[in-house]
Amino acid sequence: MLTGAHSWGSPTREGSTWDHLETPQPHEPFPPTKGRLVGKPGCQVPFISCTLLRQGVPGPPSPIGYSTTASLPNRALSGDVALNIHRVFLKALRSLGSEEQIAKWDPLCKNIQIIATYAQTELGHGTYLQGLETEATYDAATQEFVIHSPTLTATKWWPGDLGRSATHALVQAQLVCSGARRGMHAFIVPIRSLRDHTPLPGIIVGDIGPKMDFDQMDNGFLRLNHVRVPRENMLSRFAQVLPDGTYIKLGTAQSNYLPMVVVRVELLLGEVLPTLQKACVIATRYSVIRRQSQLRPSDPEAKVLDYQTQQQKLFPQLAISYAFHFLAVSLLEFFQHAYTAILNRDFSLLPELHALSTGMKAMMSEFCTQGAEMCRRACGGHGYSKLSGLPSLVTKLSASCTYEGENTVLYLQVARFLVKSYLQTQMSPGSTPQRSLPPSVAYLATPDLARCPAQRAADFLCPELYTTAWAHVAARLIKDSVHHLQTLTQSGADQHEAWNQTTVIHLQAAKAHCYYVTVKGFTEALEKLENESAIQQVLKRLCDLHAIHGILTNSGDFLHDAFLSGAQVDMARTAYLDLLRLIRKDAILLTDAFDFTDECLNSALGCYDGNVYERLFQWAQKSPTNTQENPAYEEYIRPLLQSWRSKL
Ligand SMILES: CCCCCCCCCCCCC/C=C/C(=O)SCCNC(=O)CCNC(=O)[C@H](O)C(C)(C)COP(=O)(O)OP(=O)(O)OC[C@H]1O[C@@H](n2cnc3c(N)ncnc32)[C@H](O)[C@@H]1OP(=O)(O)O
Ligand SMILES: Cc1cc2nc3c(=O)[nH]c(=O)nc-3n(C[C@H](O)[C@H](O)[C@H](O)COP(=O)(O)OP(=O)(O)OC[C@H]3O[C@@H](n4cnc5c(N)ncnc54)[C@H](O)[C@@H]3O)c2cc1C
Repeated sequence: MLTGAHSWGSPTREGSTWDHLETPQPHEPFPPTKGRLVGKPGCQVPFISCTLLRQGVPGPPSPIGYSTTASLPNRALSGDVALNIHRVFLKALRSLGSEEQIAKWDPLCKNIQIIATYAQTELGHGTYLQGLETEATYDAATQEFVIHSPTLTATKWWPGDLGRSATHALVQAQLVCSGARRGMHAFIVPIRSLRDHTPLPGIIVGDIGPKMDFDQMDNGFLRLNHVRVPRENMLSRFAQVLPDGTYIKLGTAQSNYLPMVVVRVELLLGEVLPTLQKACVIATRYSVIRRQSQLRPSDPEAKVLDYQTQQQKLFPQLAISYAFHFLAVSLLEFFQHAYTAILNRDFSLLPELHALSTGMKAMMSEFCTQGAEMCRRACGGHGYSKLSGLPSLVTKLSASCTYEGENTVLYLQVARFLVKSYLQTQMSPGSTPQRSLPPSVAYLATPDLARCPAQRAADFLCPELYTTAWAHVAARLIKDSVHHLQTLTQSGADQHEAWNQTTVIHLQAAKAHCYYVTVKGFTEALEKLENESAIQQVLKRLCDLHAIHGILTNSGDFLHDAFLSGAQVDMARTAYLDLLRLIRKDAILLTDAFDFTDECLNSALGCYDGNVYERLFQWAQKSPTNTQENPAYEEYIRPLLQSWRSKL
């Protein structure tokens, strides 16, 4: 059992032990924020900053716009989207703008002299960027671009802050110059007056209406009717239009997609992962407070976290949130290196960065959404109350499966990269050195085990064994997807139809590859920890659980070619169930380690002092329904009761 002082935001306690929740403390009621169940300014997006990780794991480099607990963020990084204005715009400006353009527009944003949004998606197209219809036609006579929405479906639709707030938009449009269409390029377009905030001439703008969540964000629509902007307003790091209309290409066909890569990486760290971590904290804390039924008839009611099935619900979510944390750290390091090169027009690392960022965005948003929903369900009825803070986390996370690239589409981008990498190993079988493959797919060139060597349950607690198992399954599924694709093309199907007819198989391979990447990332992070230290032992249990949970959940893929036998799957399950028991002892410490303040969690179930029932009851009193006269009584209830009484 581990103990450790917690650098806990509020209240700070020294020397508290992991069981601080087992004996609830007296507390002051914590009134809910007005109508919001997400963190207010100052809600830190934490790295795991408790003693658990102060030893050994290198602190992550601070990425663009991401702040660790070491420095108070100048805005809420999780949840309060109102303070996230410009974020996507600034990533795009810094990725696509020339130094001069960045020097001009960046300070205007930072000083809130303008409010800028990123307007790419249209009513008719979000995924298929080549299908975007907004046009930017260069007029050499005036050295201006004419930005126009030619059709209804060309209407920009969804950009955040566009509905009522933004004064400028970075409009992604199909560039037309020197008589040729040049693909998607970025243009800064003023859309509202800086004097009185009214829409400028040629601009029709408004809010797209109610959404599943993010009610506080004004996602908007924008139609442009031949709006003119100066030549200098086309972001020109990777392409230029000269005064006479000559087009100078400085990047690749996908250079202007770079902002999406940047935001996907930053989003994983800043928004998606902490949201699952919060759900884990709330559900785990509640599960040691909530007592329900008995383990033995003579016992007092048991803490629900002592039920194996409750551990089975929560601990895989906890384990994957740690796996994603360590993966995000390593992805970030790779991102910083690749991004610097790309800004200097060295695109050699972009394909792997694109594959990693799309795969991790898709997997993390998918698993975090599923995980937060599992945490909500694990809290029974109170988990369905908005006062738990959980429903809001779930509905916000579910949006992340769509924005910044719809997950299926992104997984298929990974699949495309895997097919190309596999074919590279087949061009000269046996002689493709590992080093010539991108590191994330090096396993495609390593000798493959035909059978798992595990002889007993404990063998599944070996990182090398389960990492190899995952590499085997991913490689097999990738090979299988290529085989099916080639069988169709060789039978006469055209390549696009063959691709479409095998996308389900490609999707499965891409997901297995992504899971392998998370397992490998976690084991590599463990190797950096002081060996056999208490912290390493605790985190290794989570790593083991993450890897084995994936094996058991996808056991068919491991049994398919007899890589695992049925008996070995039983061994894996034995190891897994024992891990649940062992992790139970450290569960509170592992969730405290995320270091969220009560304010950030904003949950009656997840507060540090564990006084759940008092908070639920007190917070409920503050519900508007209880603080206003009942409008229904006079108009409906009283007449109804009177009519019934008159009949008695
Ligand atoms: C969790 C919540 C908590 C609280 C939250 C609080 C705040 C959050 C608020 C919300 C903020 C959200 C903001 C959202 C913003 C947006 O959504 S912006 C819009 C995002 N839109 C997209 O992502 C569009 C997705 N579509 C695409 O990227 C492309 O259309 C495509 C699917 C990739 C296809 O592109 P296409 O040009 O048709 O290319 P292909 O033929 O598929 O591939 C050609 C080659 O190009 C390579 N490639 C593709 N994309 C990229 C890229 N981005 N970077 C580099 N390379 C790329 C591709 O791999 C191919 O390469 P080869 O195989 O070598 O040919
Ligand atoms: C909360 C929120 C905030 C947003 N903020 C912004 C913003 O600030 N700026 C902005 O520009 N956009 C924004 N968006 C828009 C978002 O980027 C798009 O909705 C997203 O890219 C998905 O595109 P789509 O809506 O066209 O979905 P579609 O692509 O139409 O998806 C519909 C279905 O079609 C499938 N599909 C599509 N193409 C393929 C394919 N090639 N192969 C297989 N299946 C396919 C998808 O998998 C999906 O199941 C936001 C969206 C949301 C929900």
